Amino acid sequence: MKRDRGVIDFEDVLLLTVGVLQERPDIADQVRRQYQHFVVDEYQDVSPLQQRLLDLWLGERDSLCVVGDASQTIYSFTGATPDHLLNFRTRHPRATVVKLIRDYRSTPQVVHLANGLLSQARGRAAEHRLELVSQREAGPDPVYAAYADEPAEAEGTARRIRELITPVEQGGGGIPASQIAVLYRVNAQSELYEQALADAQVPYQLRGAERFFERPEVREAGLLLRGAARGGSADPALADADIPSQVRAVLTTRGWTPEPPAGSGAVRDRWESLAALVRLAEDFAASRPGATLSDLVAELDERAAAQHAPTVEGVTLASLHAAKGLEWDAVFLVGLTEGMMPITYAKTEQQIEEERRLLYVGVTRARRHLTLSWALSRAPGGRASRRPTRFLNGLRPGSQAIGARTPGGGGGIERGAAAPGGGGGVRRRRGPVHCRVCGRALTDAGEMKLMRCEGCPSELDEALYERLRDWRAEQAGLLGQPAYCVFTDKTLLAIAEAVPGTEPELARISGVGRRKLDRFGADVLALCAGRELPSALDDEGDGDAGGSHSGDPWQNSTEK
Ligand SMILES: Nc1ncnc2c1ncn2[C@@H]1O[C@H](COP(=O)(O)OP(=O)(O)OP(=O)(O)O)[C@@H](O)[C@H]1O
Repeated sequence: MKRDRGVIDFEDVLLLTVGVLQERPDIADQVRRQYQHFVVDEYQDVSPLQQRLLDLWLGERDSLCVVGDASQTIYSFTGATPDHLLNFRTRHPRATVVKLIRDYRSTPQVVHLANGLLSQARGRAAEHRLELVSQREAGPDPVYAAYADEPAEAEGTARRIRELITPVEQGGGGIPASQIAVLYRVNAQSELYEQALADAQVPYQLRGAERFFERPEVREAGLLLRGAARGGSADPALADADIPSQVRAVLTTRGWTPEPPAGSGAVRDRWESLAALVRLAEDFAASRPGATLSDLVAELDERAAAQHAPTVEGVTLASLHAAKGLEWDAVFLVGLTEGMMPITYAKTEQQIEEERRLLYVGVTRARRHLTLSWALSRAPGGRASRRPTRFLNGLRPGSQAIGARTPGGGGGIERGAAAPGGGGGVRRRRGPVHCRVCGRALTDAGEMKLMRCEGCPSELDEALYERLRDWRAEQAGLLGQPAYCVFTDKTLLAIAEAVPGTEPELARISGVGRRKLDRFGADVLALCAGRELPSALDDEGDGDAGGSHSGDPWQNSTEK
C-alpha cells in the first residue's frame, strides 16, 4: 500500500538508509567523510536497526559518545533494548565511562522519590541503576492526592494548576503555564484534563497527540453519532435503546469492542479513544436522566468547542512516553491506579518493570513541584474499588501494612502536615471553616464536612476508607437504615483522611455528633487504629436494633 501511494514511514527511512550504505560503498565513503564524530542521546532506547545504521555511519572508527540511562528504557515494545548501552564497554573496551549521578534538575525531595522508585526495580536495567544526588536547594515534598472519582481528580488538578499560575502578588505560585505539565499513561486520558483545564480557563497544549476531539477516530465517531441522532441509524431497533447502548452500537462499526484489543500501539490507542467516548456517554446518561442521543451530540459539540481554543503557550498535556527528555517546574502525574500504572496489558515481569521505569521517567521530569494522584472510582458515585499503583507502596504516606499509621519512606507529605491550623489538640472553634490544604474559607456544606475544598488533594488512607465503608454497610443493615444514616460518605472520607486516634479528635470531624460518638465512636477508633472488629452480625447480645454496641466487643479485641 505504501508503494502504491508512494510514501515511506520513519522505519523505512532507516531501512532504506541502511540499504544504501550497505550496498553503495561510494555513498558510505562520502557520508563518513562528511560526518566525523557521533553523539547519540537516549541510547538506552536504540533498536537493532538504529544500531546497525550507527555502525554503518561509523565504519571502522570509534569517535562515538553515547548518553543513556538504562532506568529510563521505555520503548522496549518497539524493539528497543538497553543492551547496546549496557554492553558498550564490551564493544568499546577503551571507552571512558562517566557516571552522571548529580541531578541538577530536581529538588532533593523529587530525587528521593525517584531513587525510592528504582530501589524496588528488578531486572538487568535495575542492576545498573544509579543513585542520584540532587544538587538543588530543598523544595516542597511531593504531594500524594487521592480523589473520589476521575472527574474530581481532573478538576482538582486544574484547580491546583490555577493556583500555581496565579501571580505571586495575588497569592498564587507565579509559575508560567508553560512550566507545568500533566502527564498520563495513555492519550485517551487527556479528554478529562482538556475539559477540566478549559473549564478552569487554563491554556493548555497537547504534546505528541492531537486534541481529543480532533483525533480522526473521535471526529469520525462524532459524525456517525450525529447521523444516528438525526434518525439515520442503520438499526431502527436501537432507536428506543438507552444512550450508552446506542453509542456502543454506533462505535462498534468503527472498531469499538467491549474488551480492549491485545497489546499496545495504534489499534489500542484508537480503541482507547472510542472507549473514552463510551464512558462519556455512560456518565452523561447517568447525570442527565431522560436525555436523548441528540443531547449527547450537543454536549460533545460543546466540549469540542470549549477545548478548541487556539493553541497558545500553556500547560502541557502529554503521555509519559511523550514527556521523555523534557522537564517542567511543576509536574502532575495523574491516573496512577492499578490497571493504568502498570497498565492492564503489562503482564510479564519485564513489562511490569518497564511500567515502573515509565513512572520513574514521569517523576524525574519535575524540577520542583510534583503531585501524584489517583481516583478511587471512575465515575462520581461509583464504588471506591480502585487502588493506587503498587509502585508507590512504601513510598507514599500510609502505604505500608494495612492499618499502619506511620508515613511511608521519605519524600511524602506526612498526614496532616500540610494542614494550616490543623495540628495539635486545640478545640476547633465554631466560625468560618477553612480548607485544611489551601486555607480557603469554605461555604459548601460538603466541603465544610470534609474540611477541605473538594478538589484539594487529600491524604486519604483508602484501605481504611474501604474498611469504614464495609463496617458502615454492616451497621446500616443491622439498623435497617440507609448507610448515610450511620455516616455520610463525606464524613467517612474525612475520618479516613484525618485518622483520629482519640475521641476528641474524632469529635472534631464534622458529622460526628455526641450521639454518633456514643454509638459508633469506639468502632471507628478501633478501625482507625488498624484493629479488626468482630462482625456485628455475630453480636447476639445487643437487643437494641437502633442502639449501640456499647463499646465492648471491639474493646475486647484491641489486643489483636
Ligand atoms: N552542570 C550543571 N549545572 C547546572 N545545571 C545543570 C548542569 N547540568 C545540567 N543542568 C541542568 O539540569 C537539567 C537536566 O539536564 P539534562 O536535560 O541535560 O539532563 P538529562 O540527563 O538529559 O535528563 P533526562 O535524560 O532525565 O531527561 C537541565 O535543566 C540543565 O540545564
